[in-house]
Amino acid sequence: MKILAYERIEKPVLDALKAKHDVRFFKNIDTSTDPDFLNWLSKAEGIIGLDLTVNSELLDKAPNLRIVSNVSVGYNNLDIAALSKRNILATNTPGILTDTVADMAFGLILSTARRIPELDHYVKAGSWTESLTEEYYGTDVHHKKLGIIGMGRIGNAIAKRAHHGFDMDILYHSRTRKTDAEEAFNATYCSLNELLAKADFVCLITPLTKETTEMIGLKEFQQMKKSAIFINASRGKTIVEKDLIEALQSGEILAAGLDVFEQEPVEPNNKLLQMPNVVTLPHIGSSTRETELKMSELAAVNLEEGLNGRKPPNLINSVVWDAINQNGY
Ligand SMILES: NC(=O)c1ccc[n+]([C@@H]2O[C@H](COP(=O)([O-])OP(=O)(O)OC[C@H]3O[C@@H](n4cnc5c(N)ncnc54)[C@H](O)[C@@H]3O)[C@@H](O)[C@H]2O)c1
Repeated sequence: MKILAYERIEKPVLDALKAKHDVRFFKNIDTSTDPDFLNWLSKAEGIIGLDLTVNSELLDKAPNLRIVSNVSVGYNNLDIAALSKRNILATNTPGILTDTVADMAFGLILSTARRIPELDHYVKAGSWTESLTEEYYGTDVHHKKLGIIGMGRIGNAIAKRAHHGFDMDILYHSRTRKTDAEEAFNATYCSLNELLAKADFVCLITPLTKETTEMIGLKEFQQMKKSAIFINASRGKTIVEKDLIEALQSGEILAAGLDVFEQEPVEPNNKLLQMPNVVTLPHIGSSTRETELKMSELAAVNLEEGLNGRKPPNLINSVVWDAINQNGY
């Protein structure tokens, strides 16, 4: 079968797919003009990859497509309505990256609060020549209030670390109440306004949807404590980035830890990159060697299952499955 593979997919998985199928791998190309890509797209039955924007325009050029297998849990790059309209299956890779992303989010909490990257530079620059004064002190993490916006799989894993490892009080805001998290981590459900006003750390880990786009802007930053540390591990567009810059510049909040940006890769002149109280990562939440491999493997299973007429384990648009089973491909 003809497969279009798009960055990012791990090499052993790509090689295994190539052994079974007719696969072309694309990276760093303009997907609206590259002739090889467009030619392959016109024949492909399956797409596997991470960063490809799949919308109606692209689907118009893919008449044979039956499945799009995303190598990530977030699928804001896929227009699910457009895929479903054409009876094309869409899959993602939930679960296997949960602990890895939660570790990273906690890394951002610790490194912003304890100013680890900033002080690392200080030591390596040879500036540590005398006993330190309070201008270099950090903020405690343990026994503080952690506010989690989006208490899903990753939100729960962050709460687990915070509750059991750091004796933190957990507040959360989510679309629905999560009584499991309340029982397991003594978490308290509250409105977004209450969470913003009370949390010492505000951690955003929702999917990017119409409802969550720009959900945190200047008004929300102004509601936070002046000592609050804001962590974004979700997607860059869940916040208004210029408002975050303003909030940090005017002292509305203390610091921020960011794995995601409005534009990725981040522009070198982005003001956030000049701020010592901002810890940045290159959208690397799930990117450990182990987890990236597992994600590619799971995405390949989803792809194979779909192409072979079996229900993929991580199907997003089950309406397509129902339609296929009623009418056939
Ligand atoms: N930084 C990274 O590298 C990285 C890696 C993996 C996932 N993510 C992001 O994390 C997201 C969450 O992943 P997950 O596996 O925990 O997903 P999940 O579906 O298990 O959890 C998402 C939670 O967000 C809540 N939510 C959705 N819309 C909301 C809203 N408007 N207001 C409040 N809460 C809302 C849902 O109720 C759910 O509890 C992904 O969609 C992705 O965007 C980032």
